[in-house]
Amino acid sequence: MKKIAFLGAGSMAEAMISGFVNGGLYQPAQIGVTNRSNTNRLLELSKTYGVSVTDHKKALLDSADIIILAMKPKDAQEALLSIREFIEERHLVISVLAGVTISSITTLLQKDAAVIRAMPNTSASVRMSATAMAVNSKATLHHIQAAKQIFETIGMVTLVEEEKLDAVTGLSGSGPAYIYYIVEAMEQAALEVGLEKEMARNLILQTLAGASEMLLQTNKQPSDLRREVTSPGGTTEAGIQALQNYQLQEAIVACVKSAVERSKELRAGQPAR
Ligand SMILES: NC(=O)C1=CN([C@@H]2O[C@H](COP(=O)(O)OP(=O)(O)OC[C@H]3O[C@@H](n4cnc5c(N)ncnc54)[C@H](O)[C@@H]3O)[C@@H](O)[C@H]2O)C=CC1
Ligand SMILES: O=C(O)[C@@H]1CCC=N1
Repeated sequence: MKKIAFLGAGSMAEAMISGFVNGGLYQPAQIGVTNRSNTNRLLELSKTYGVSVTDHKKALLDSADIIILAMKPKDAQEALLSIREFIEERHLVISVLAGVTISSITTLLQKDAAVIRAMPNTSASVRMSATAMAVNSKATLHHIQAAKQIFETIGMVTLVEEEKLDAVTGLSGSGPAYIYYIVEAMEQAALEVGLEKEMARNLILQTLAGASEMLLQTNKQPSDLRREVTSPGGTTEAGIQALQNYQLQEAIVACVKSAVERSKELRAGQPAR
């Protein structure tokens, strides 16, 4: 069984670790984690998931077959320079960094390494990530299958051309946050119309899960499903009208486009807007 080394121990690394360990395909002993300097965070991950943690990058990489880059894009340069002398022919490097291209990774590593650039999302934690990945010419069929297996453990995965990954990042990489934002708004609305918080939350979450299942199971278009809810002159029509007045669809298109642009900016190392 392959061993996986995480460089970076933040939200995305934890979501993947949680999905791997709880999915049962990887034993905690197969997973090693390091970060920049936060020892408490490493101990927390070790305690929660049983993974091995270290601040010794060479030892971590020596024992690993697959290296997952999971630091912020702005920290990629420092991180890659700190590991380049430990990268060997047998290593497969998987990056989940938004915006950072495969060629910039191999350039910084100064190695013709097998690199797979992936964009998962934090639903990896419950093994429901939507992941897209792109590969370089050094990645063999064996590497691609290994990466596919990794991401299938934590959800679904699709192979794309690398140039599509900024779009994927803006859509499904950041996507969970958009949905959470809508849930926050629905919770606020529930309070304002006099519903008790806990009960409202249960109603909202079941509504969300039910709508998602309807989309998956019926194969109908979202617009058709929406029409089925919308009785002429009824409550839904009144609600949707308010959303149209606030131009929600346009707002969501702008939201995704803005995230896609930011992904491109991250590549150029531009600071936060
Ligand atoms: N959070 C998300 O929903 C998603 C994040 N990503 C990508 O995952 C990456 C990590 O994001 P988060 O986990 O949210 O960030 P985070 O800020 O929670 O974690 C970053 C981690 O990288 C570590 N780090 C920094 N410099 C390092 C170095 N030189 N060597 C080793 N570790 C180092 C930090 O100590 C920290 O543990 C980003 O590149 C992001 O674009 C991708 C998909 C979704
Ligand atoms: O916000 C970000 O930059 C990362 C990439 C996709 C989701 N979170």
